[in-house]
Amino acid sequence: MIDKRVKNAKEAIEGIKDGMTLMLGGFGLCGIPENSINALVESDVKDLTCISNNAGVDDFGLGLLLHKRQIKKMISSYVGENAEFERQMLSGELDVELTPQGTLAEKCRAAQAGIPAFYTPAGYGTEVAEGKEVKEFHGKPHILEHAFEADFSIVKAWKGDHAGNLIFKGSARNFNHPMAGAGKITVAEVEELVEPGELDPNQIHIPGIMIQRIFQGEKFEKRIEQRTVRTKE
Ligand SMILES: CC(=O)CC(=O)O
Repeated sequence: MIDKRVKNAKEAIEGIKDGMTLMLGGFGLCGIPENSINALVESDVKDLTCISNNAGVDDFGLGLLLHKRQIKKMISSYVGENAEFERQMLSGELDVELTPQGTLAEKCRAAQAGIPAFYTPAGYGTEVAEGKEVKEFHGKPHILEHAFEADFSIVKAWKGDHAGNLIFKGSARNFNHPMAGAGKITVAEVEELVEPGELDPNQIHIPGIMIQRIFQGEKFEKRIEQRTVRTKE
């Protein structure tokens, strides 16, 4: 049996270098690979392009990498709960590619499935469509979107085994599912790492073949999203 275990988050992110493109699972703060993100913060790697539904909040998740200016570009569908993100974007320090949420998910899933591109009506007639090929299907214009190309995918699961088989829990399945296997190397951080054979095969969401490295996270914070409600003064 192949053993994909690595000791910890530091070992799991080995090989991530300046300028690389990373996919990071999670939806808002739900199911983010927080131990791996903390290891990236400690590694000082910089000029990253991060593909993630969200950009964390100021003191948690990708917000920590933004704070240390380690991210050059964010490709996301949901941002705006992070004051430092807003500041960097408005000052031009951070490049941001806002992507419709379904398109973001499908660009991950296409990469996972080895599909190079697909057509979608989402974004037609907006700046999302600028420079993209348009084709009509059933009388409706669609734009051509390309699968993501990422160096690493980093996902978080509830349980995993030494072979990399994963089970997600509840809504923490979110973007973690389509990102698993979508990057050249996929790292899985899990809440509980078990022996092969312990997981019920009928419950496995991602087969081990999609995963190259797996480890049990040391600490998972229970957080409720910190929404910033802005009022006009
Ligand atoms: C985290 C999110 O992405 C939330 C939303 O889409 O409303």
